[in-house]
Amino acid sequence: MSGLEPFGARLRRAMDERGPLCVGIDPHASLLAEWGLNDDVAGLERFSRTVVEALADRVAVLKPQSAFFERFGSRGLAVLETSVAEARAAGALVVTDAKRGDIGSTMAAYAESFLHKDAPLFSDALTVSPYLGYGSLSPAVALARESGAGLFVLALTSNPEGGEVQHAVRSDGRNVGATMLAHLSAENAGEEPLGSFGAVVGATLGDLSSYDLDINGPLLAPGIGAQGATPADLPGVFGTAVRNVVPNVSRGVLRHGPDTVALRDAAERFAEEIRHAVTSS
Ligand SMILES: O=C(O)c1cc(=O)[nH]c(=O)n1[C@@H]1O[C@H](COP(=O)(O)O)[C@@H](O)[C@H]1O
Repeated sequence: MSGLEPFGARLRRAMDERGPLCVGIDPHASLLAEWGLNDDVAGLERFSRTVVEALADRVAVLKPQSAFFERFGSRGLAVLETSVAEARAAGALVVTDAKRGDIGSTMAAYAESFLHKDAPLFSDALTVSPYLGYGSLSPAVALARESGAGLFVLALTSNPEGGEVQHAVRSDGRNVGATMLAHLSAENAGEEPLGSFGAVVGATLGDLSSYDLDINGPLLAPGIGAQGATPADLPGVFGTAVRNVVPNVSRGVLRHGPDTVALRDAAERFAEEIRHAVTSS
């Protein structure tokens, strides 16, 4: 299978050209209502299309959250499929946020669903959970390498409950989250300009200087906006690794819809604040 240029290289270029902001496509029922849309497939489709039309030609990354599409069954998945394809066609990289993770043989099927270049839901990258053991993700790593896609592996998540798993200390004295970062560092070794295997690290987590965030791969940082973190927090959380951070904002941008100009302005305000925070750090 001849693949695309590796995700890490494509992402680095997109971040350089467009800035690093990732906007989530999270069609919450409450947002559909705020936008004057029905909580049905037509509302979902209108919402998703509006975000793609407003932002896919200007932000580096769009991240549709699969749960909000799966909620509507097969017709919701069809909307996800169209949204992924249209966003990619308009120039955004698409990270499908499905947080998949299973035993290796089943993980191979999840990988086929999102990371095979001919799959209807092919995405530039996929969020995955390593909590069945990092090695269970091997089929996804292998297929991503083949097709030029990437992964974002949950390492230190933005939610307060994550610590009970991710901060647990192993027999070697290292905690679980740090272990995931070390696996990713090994995955990305020697890759230039950036590896394709990223970590999810919440922007809400405060000082992370006790972790080695220098994984030579992207750090997807959700938590800005609705969860309380701000762009100004990024340098304090990520230190020198801030140059590899892809900050995600979902509701913080989406609540400005359905007006296209208002959505663009909101994304631009976050992008500007991020630029300022990163360059002055
Ligand atoms: O993988 C993710 O994207 C993710 C990981 C994490 O630790 N925390 C987190 O909030 N997310 C996702 O990022 C988005 C955050 O949305 P807002 O809080 O509305 O900006 C949601 O789609 C979450 O599922």
